[in-house]
Amino acid sequence: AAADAGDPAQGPPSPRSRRRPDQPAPELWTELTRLAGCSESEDGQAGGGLGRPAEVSLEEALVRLAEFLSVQLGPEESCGNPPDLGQPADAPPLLAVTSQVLALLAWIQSPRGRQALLQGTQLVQPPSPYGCRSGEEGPSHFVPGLGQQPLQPEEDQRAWERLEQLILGQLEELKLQVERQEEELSRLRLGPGATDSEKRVQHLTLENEALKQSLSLMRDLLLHWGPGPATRTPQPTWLHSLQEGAEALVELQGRLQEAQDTTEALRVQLGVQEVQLQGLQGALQQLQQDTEHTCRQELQQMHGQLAGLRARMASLRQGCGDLRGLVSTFAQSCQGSLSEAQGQVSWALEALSAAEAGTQPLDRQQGPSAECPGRLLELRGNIRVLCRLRPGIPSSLVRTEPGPGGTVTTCYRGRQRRFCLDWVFPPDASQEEVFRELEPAVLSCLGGYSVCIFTYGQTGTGKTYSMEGPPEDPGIAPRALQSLFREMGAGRQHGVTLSMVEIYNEAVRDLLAPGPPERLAVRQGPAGQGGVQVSGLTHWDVPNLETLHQMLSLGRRNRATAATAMNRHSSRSHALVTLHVASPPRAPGSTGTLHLVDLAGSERAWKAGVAGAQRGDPDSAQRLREAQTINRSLLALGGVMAALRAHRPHVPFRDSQLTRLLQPALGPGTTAVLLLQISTRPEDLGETVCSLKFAERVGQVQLGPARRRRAPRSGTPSSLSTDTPLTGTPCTPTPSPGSPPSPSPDSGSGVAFESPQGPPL
Ligand SMILES: Nc1ncnc2c1ncn2[C@@H]1O[C@H](COP(=O)(O)OP(=O)(O)OP(=O)(O)O)[C@@H](O)[C@H]1O
Repeated sequence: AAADAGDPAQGPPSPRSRRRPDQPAPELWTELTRLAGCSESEDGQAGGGLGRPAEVSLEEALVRLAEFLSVQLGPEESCGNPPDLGQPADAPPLLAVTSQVLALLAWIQSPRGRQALLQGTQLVQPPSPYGCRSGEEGPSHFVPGLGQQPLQPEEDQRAWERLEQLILGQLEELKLQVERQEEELSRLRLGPGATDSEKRVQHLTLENEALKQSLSLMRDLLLHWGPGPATRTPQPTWLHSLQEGAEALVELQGRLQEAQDTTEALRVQLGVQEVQLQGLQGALQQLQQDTEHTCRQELQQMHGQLAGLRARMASLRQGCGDLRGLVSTFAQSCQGSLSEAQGQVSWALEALSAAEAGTQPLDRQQGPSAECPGRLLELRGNIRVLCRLRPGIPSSLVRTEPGPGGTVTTCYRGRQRRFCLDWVFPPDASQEEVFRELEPAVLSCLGGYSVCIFTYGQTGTGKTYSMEGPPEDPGIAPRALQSLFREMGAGRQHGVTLSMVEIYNEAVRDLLAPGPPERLAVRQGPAGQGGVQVSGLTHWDVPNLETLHQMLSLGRRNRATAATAMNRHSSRSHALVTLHVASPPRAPGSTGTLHLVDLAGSERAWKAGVAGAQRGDPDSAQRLREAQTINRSLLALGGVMAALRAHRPHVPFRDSQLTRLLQPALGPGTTAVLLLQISTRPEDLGETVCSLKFAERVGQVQLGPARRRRAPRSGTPSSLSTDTPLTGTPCTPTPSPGSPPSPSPDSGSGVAFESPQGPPL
């Protein structure tokens, strides 16, 4: 304002030099103060304390004030409604000042006003700036001569003074009001949160200025380009609408913010729920996998149980069939026994009557037959397991309950195991006691049964001792032959044939062959006939017991033995003695078979001298090879027993020469007795347990009901089979006592005999 005022030639300020709406209020107040100072210093003193002379004329000052007020109040307030100067207390001071200044400005700018100013004291009534104020409505004190007669100079002078005082008072009041506002603003600035409040005030001020500028611009545009004053929207309505719009915008922004906050919160919640969902899905998958695994395992277990039940059912069916057969056999036996008893009674009556009549008694062979042991065997079961303990130092690791149905309890590796057997012989049991239990089975061959007695056990446990025994205390074989011959009687008419082989290193050798033992070929018998054929095997007719003993001694001498670490006279081979007993021609034709098998002992390789074999000792290497072969054949025997026990359709008899030759002795309808020899020595405990396990498995084998072997009606003396035709040529050599048996003429031409289930060894 000072710069503008310093250039008197400049005239009224152009719109370009106007103050900007965003000019700070303190500067405006400075200008206003300066103007007020100009008005007060009519005597030409400097205003506003700046020390400069007031060079601004009253007209210029009023114009600037009008501009200032126009900016501060807006056009509508400055010129829309002229203030009522008659009620200055009710109207805002700024408006009152504005109204009067504008009216004065309009009068001054008019030609009459200029003329009056030039004349100094001549006052002309100024026109109403709005042209609507009548003389009655207008303030009489402001323009005294308006619409009336010209006023007197004194009156004009008073009116001017009054007007001047009024304007100055109102300016003073305005100044005070602005000062109060400044104080309030300062207070706000110094108060708590002043910074925020100041920022807020500045922000609001700027906003207000911007809004006013926008409003002014809009108004100008409407004035220039709008339809005209008649259609112009009143500015307060614009401002009001703008404020409403701003409020609505703020409200909408608030809602938008709330919605965004809510969306963010929901997004966070969604993230948490997604994490929880993933965890639950993982747990669900784990649960599904566990359940599936468990179900699969249970299904497998159930499949296993089902298979076990099926096998058990098949076994029960088989057992049921066997039982039916047994019952049927028992009924037949009872019937046979009854008829036999009837025959015996009638024979006894006949004999009695003949004795009374003085005639010769009947032949002994016509008397009661020795079939009772066979029937007893049928009732007992066709496979039995007996156990005999070798004498030695008693051990707490092997405890026994001897006698029928006895048990052996072992304590091996901290585990106790109890084995149930048909009979347990204590270490001090005699040969006589052992044979007494076997005698019924031995004698049953006289009734046409096939009986097999074999000893099994670890090497050195007494198998050969039990089977053969020393001359002063004979074992099972000599006693069996003696018992048989005693049973047959002195005038026997049974045909007794003997053969004896050994299996040494899987080679079958004839122990009764006239020359050196040769390896014999073993072949499968003709299809449908079963059994095997042993080419070149000699069979010897045995006329009496003495010859039989000589032949047994001969065969025993021919058997391979050797001294081992475990046994000084260890049998290195399996020995099989086969006795065929054909019934006398006058009795019902039947042929019994007795197999006496002395198995080689199972042994651990290291005990048999494996260390020596490693050192290169040929004998030790031979013993090691023998031991390996023996163990392999015994293993094959275990496989055969397992297959028989499980009723498998295929029984691996061909796995070894031993099982091939034992096939007839272990076929259906045969009777078998296993004599298990065990040791009580602690160092033998492992093999003792193995032997007992094997015996336990054998005890579970079912060979079916024992059957008698009937000889064919048109059979020859050597037709030992009753079920299948024989092959080969019979031989009936009779070795002279004290001399080695001479081979039969046909023995070299592939003589082979075949029992109902295989070769009569
Ligand atoms: N009950 C017994 N009474 C007396 N001596 C016995 C008895 N059992 C075995 N012996 C003795 O034990 C030793 C070995 O016996 P034996 O030769 O019969 O054993 P093994 O089982 O046949 O051995 P391997 O399998 O090696 O032929 C022999 O000297 C034998 O006299």
